[in-house]
Amino acid sequence: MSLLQVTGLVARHGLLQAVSDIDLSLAEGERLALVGANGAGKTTLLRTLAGIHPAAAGRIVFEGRDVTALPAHQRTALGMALVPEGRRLFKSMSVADNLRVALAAHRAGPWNFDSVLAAFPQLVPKLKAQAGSLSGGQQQAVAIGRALMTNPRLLLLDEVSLGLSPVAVQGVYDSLQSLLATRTTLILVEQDLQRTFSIADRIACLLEGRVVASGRAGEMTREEVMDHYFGHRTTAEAAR
Ligand SMILES: Nc1ncnc2c1ncn2[C@@H]1O[C@H](COP(=O)(O)OP(=O)(O)OP(=O)(O)O)[C@@H](O)[C@H]1O
Repeated sequence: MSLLQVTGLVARHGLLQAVSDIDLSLAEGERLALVGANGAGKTTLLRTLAGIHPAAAGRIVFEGRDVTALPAHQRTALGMALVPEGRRLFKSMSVADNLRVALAAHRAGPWNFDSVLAAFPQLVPKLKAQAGSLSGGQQQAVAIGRALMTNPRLLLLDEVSLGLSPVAVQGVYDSLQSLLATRTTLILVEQDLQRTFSIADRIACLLEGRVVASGRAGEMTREEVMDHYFGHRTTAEAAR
């Protein structure tokens, strides 16, 4: 059975259909990357999966249970966690309190305050600091740590490198290694294609809210993905 099964998912911003008729299936332990230009609908799709944005049509089934109508906090309690674009920390609260907030949705599993700090040791000397005073890379580590504290079975990572220096991005991905080693099921949005290919098992290319191509990472070339990224190939061409 798939861990996540998405059928005919539609999400709108007012009159704009940002996510159109998306079908996705994800097995336990798989890592899917969503690739597409700005505005392709990646963030809206992740937010809809997490229950932060409403689905206008379609179904989201997680571990065999239809979660389409469930609010975000109930999806988190079931094991779906989003690391949102822009991190969305409680900036005036301490780092420790930002992490502890996630305990409200805590599920049994390997991640707790100590194991998160072991994965992100750069946060240890910052535990009492206000989250807003941290560097971008450190804030990203808090955002990922907060999601891990819920012991997710499905982690949705939205552009964790956005706005960070190359050194900070490397730091975040170094810290993510312990997560990647656990084979946590992932849906990842990442602009850096090299990184995407090195992490993902499967890639889905989004264009104007639709999946226009998808395949195993080892069977798609960067050129193919770039063509879909810019809409140079149609789905019919890709199938030939
Ligand atoms: N809050 C909003 N209100 C109105 N339109 C929105 C809103 N958020 C996104 N959109 C529109 O929905 C479409 C999809 O945007 P979305 O942010 O999901 O794409 P994206 O692929 O994640 O892009 P980016 O890489 O820029 O984050 C775009 O046309 C965008 O302008």
